[in-house]
Amino acid sequence: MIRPALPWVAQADYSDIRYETCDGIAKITINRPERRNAFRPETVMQLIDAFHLAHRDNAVGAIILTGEGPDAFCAGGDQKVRGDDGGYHDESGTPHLNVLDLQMQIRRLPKPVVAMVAGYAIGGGHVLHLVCDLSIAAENARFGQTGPRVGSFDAGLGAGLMARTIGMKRAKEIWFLCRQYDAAQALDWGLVNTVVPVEKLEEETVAWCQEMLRLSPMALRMLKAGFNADTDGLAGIQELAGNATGLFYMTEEGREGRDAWLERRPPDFGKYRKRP
Ligand SMILES: CC(C)(COP(=O)(O)OP(=O)(O)OC[C@H]1O[C@@H](n2cnc3c(N)ncnc32)[C@H](O)[C@@H]1OP(=O)(O)O)[C@@H](O)C(=O)NCCC(=O)NCCSC(=O)CCC(=O)c1ccccc1C(=O)O
Repeated sequence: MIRPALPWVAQADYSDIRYETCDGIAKITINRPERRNAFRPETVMQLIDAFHLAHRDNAVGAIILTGEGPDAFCAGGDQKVRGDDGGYHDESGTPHLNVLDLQMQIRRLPKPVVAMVAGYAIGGGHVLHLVCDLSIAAENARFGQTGPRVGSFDAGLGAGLMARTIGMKRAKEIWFLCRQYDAAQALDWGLVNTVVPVEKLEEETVAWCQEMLRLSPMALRMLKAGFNADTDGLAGIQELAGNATGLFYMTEEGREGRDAWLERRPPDFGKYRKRP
């Protein structure tokens, strides 16, 4: 049993997930335990919506992504709704491949996202924990990719970010052999940050979030953008640069340009130091 560590308050009504908050932390739970929390298109759409809520909520400083129950974090794309026409079918029959948008949303979100992993993190579910900033695993966690076995692959972040995280040889082993790895192995390889007994999983994850909540949100935001910038290319630099622009807007020098324009006078940037 995973013991709740906070009196979470539900903030929205979804069919496939739960979105709850408490004391500056948002918890997003994939709630399809009967399918080992595999995601269908509706699940991904709801996750994107909930992450958007957490992004916009000024009171939220850290986000937990998890799966319902002790058996699975997420078993990847729901193979029972995978069609023959290039995607996973939503209830109207439209095929989707939209977990990639969610992966990028988690990386661009300027707040730390922590994967809280009990049980299986497999396939696209394994990539989801990988794209989170930190991963806290229960002792029963099991990790792996199955793509080449089930006729799928994630050659984007699933391959490249994994190689950057644990090294090329290990990443290729995971993808080319489709084995499963236990929590101790994942910790040894640097796939997760720590491993705790399953009943302490939420307590430990919340403690890590609370520790981050005591730190400068701007510093964490800039660091996250910096960590992701090279992997995400120009889009990553855009995220980092956008944060720098936001900081510049907060300076007197930045405001001088705006004020001069509003006051219809030439800007006086001469009074600002040309710093070494
Ligand atoms: C996870 C298992 C190892 C768990 O095994 P076990 O504990 O023995 O439980 P089971 O009895 O197998 O499962 C219980 C129950 O859950 C159902 N279930 C489990 N996983 C799935 C799933 N992925 N889809 C649908 N249903 C699932 C299972 O059928 C059982 O229900 P029953 O009613 O009894 O049938 C094991 O379950 C397992 O190996 N699962 C499959 C893991 C897997 O292969 N996942 C898919 C990998 S491919 C992927 O994730 C695609 C990623 C992706 O989406 C993507 C990739 C690249 C580009 C774009 C995209 C995109 O946007 O979609």
